[in-house]
Amino acid sequence: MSDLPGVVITGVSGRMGQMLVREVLASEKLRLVGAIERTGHDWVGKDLGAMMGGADMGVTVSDDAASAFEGANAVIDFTAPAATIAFAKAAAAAKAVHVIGTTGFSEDELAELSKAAQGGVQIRAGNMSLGVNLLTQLTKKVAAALDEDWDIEVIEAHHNRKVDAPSGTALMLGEAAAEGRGVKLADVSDRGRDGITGARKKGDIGFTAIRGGDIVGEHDVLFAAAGERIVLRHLATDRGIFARGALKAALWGQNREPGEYDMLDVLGL
Ligand SMILES: NC(=O)c1ccc[n+]([C@@H]2O[C@H](COP(=O)([O-])OP(=O)(O)OC[C@H]3O[C@@H](n4cnc5c(N)ncnc54)[C@H](O)[C@@H]3O)[C@@H](O)[C@H]2O)c1
Ligand SMILES: O=C(O)C1=N[C@H](C(=O)O)CCC1
Repeated sequence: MSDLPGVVITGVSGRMGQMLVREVLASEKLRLVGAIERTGHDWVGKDLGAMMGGADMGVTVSDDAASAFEGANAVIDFTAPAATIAFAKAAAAAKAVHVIGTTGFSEDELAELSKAAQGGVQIRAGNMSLGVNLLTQLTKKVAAALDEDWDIEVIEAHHNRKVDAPSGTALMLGEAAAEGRGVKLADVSDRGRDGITGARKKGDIGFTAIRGGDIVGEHDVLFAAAGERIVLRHLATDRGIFARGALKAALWGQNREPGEYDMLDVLGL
């Protein structure tokens, strides 16, 4: 039992944090060795089990990431961009695989993550589910087969607590469509239409974000031409799919060379 790779989960009180705790406890391949929350959070200093409404687990929630990561084999991190950058440096220093589910990074923040990955194994994906990662490959293929007479739109829907848009998944799908077309997403991305926008520019890839209720995550890639449409769709109904993908990544990353990896590497897609 104690030979199993030890995992620290950051943001343990969050929607994904609690789901990850449950999945690690149910896993026969990983064990939970630490739990991190932000300084000042109610859960810090308390037993994780009690905070999750059950019996004590013997894992105290901490706000000291550097100490918690020491001796751990992996850190699974679904928090917020600034927190993830700090965790990336601490995980690399501790030689722990850093699995990053956090979304909403700026270009500068992504550059900071790349720097940290020079010293450690980092696996990052805006969506850790098998279905979405497979959908990126299908999107790339369809985009490569169709010309610019087919307008590409990525439409996503999430719960009303989500803070970033477009979603990390929408950006993955947009990147895949752009790659299939042989263009750079930054050159063709069309976000946040409002007012007199003018007609749609041929070749653009558009993004629309819906926020409401408790939607776990829904993504359509729409290919629209004169007289016909193709829609590629992924519907998530259970956050367990993201958590189980993250656990798979934590195991896959053991004994890899330092560097940046994604779920296509983990899943062999
Ligand atoms: N890649 C994927 O498959 C995937 C799936 C779901 C969510 N996400 C992303 O994961 C992130 C979290 O989503 P969520 O719905 O769980 O959000 P959430 O708000 O429920 O949870 C985030 C948690 O992180 C904690 N946190 C913030 N800053 C911290 C810090 N400095 N130190 C420690 N903890 C800190 C918060 O206190 C909170 O508990 C978002 O970026 C979301 O888009 C990714
Ligand atoms: O709930 C969220 O937040 C999600 N974030 C990821 C994204 O931004 O695509 C994955 C789906 C759920």
